[in-house]
Amino acid sequence: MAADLKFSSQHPKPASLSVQYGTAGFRTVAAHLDHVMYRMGLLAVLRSKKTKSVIGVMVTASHNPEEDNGVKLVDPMGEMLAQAWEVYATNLANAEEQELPAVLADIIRQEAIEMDQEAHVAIGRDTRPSSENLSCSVIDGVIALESKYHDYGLVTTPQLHFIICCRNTDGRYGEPTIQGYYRKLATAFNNLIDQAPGSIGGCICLNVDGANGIGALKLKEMEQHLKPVLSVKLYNEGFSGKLNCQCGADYVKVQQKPPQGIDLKPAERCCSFDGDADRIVYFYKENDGTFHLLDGDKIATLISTFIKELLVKAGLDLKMAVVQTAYANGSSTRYLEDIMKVPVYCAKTGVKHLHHKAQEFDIGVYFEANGHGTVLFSKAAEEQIKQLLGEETSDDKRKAARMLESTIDLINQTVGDAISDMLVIEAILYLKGLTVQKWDEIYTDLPNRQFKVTVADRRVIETTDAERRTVKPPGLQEKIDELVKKYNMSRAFVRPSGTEDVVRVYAESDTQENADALAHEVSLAVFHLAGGVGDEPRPLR
Ligand SMILES: CC(=O)N[C@H]1[C@@H](OP(=O)(O)O)O[C@H](CO)[C@@H](O)[C@@H]1O
Ligand SMILES: [Mg+2]
Repeated sequence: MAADLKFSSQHPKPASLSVQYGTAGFRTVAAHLDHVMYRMGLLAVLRSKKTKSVIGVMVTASHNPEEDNGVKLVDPMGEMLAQAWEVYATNLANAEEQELPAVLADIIRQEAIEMDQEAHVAIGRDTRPSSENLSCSVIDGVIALESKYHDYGLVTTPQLHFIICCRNTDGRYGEPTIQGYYRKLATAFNNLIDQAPGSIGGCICLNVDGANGIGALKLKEMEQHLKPVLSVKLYNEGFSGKLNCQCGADYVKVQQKPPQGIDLKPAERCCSFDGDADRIVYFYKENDGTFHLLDGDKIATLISTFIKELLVKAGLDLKMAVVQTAYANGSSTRYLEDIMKVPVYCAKTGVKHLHHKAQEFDIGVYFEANGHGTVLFSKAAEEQIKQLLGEETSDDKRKAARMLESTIDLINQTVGDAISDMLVIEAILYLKGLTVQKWDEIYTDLPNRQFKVTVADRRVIETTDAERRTVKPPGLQEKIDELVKKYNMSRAFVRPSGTEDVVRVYAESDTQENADALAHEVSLAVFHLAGGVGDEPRPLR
């Protein structure tokens, strides 16, 4: 097939460059990605023919530095690309140019793709300077296989996921446009706010750190659709600052400090988006300047508490669960299980793992500690809620069902979405009359620390039990167990990163000093037992 692939020679692969479709697609310096983009255009066409659906291609490197870029494919219901296809993506990206037709033919044969089937590809991009050209390369790939495409231009990652889902469900999920996204979410938000008790009034003031990226742009567009009760002050809008530089959700979470460019006053509520607006974290500072972070775990707790209360009020017996990763703070897990009596599951790091687990429940709330997450409602759950609205029932039950209905509409169920999550959180705080401090007090985080250790080959570490224990190299888990025993209320684990060439170390304990010391001791164990390179890890203090 296609012995002379159109445009292929215009998108040459740099010699000896090898890339891998990782946790979040391909991600590396933008200058190395042109051929990958073209080839992902080709792959999106094949995936579209195979699934007989519109497939998305998003050009972004999320929270990475501005110089990087990346690409991820979006499957028919707005989910991440099926894992079985990741290997095709990697093979295509790494093929030498003359091998390309054969690699394509191989995928077509293995997947029994009917090449006369029509294909549609939807393309979106973030605000990086390199994104426009790279998205043109994706388009070249789509055209090379004579397929249709729609370029949605500048969009947040979750907006593209939303559009894909709308297009493949004939508009049942919403109108497949950016305006359709604004209208659906804004209507739901405004309806929820209208349910507030009469005693609640006033204005919601929120400072938003846009990470100098696409989220700032899109939130501004959306504002006119929202009730004026929400007053947003945007910082790091991208006019002068660099994308993700000293700002954004990842910076705030990892550094545990406020972003630059925001004038943080005590007790004021703030949130940070990441570079493609699929993650969000909240924060504030006390009068004495102490910084408080409300991460994905706090968000999951707030949202699941709210939904659970509504289910009780509506008299609905639906099975709700929360899905976290090993990075979830131990206090959050304890609070959810012991106080809220909500079952909690631990999935491997990476949204696709959490998403799949969450699909097993009537209502599955999933969040990574770093602020990426959403809520999934099963068809049965949505139907039961709708049915209740059609029945003769008490006013209280009807009101709860109506609020659940609006909550479902406000949540972007396809993927974590900073704008949607922000509106859900703001509506809940408003309806419950909660300040950010009160929300923060629901439970107290255990002090924790994350370190990175560089080793010669991070694949020597193999894990089990949702990455909470290592099975290789020999002796490492025994050493970690021994170290953990030395500290009160402590926990530690290590795993090879899926996006960086490092081993990540996580530790939590009763005090910050102990968390830091434990993380350091575990880092040393990794360094000595898993082939550390460079200098030995040094203690923080
Ligand atoms: C500890 C941590 O935050 N890990 C992140 C990071 O994965 P690693 O495999 O840990 O590099 O990037 C992933 C993609 O963005 C995200 O899903 C995940 O939560
Ligand atoms: Mg992101």
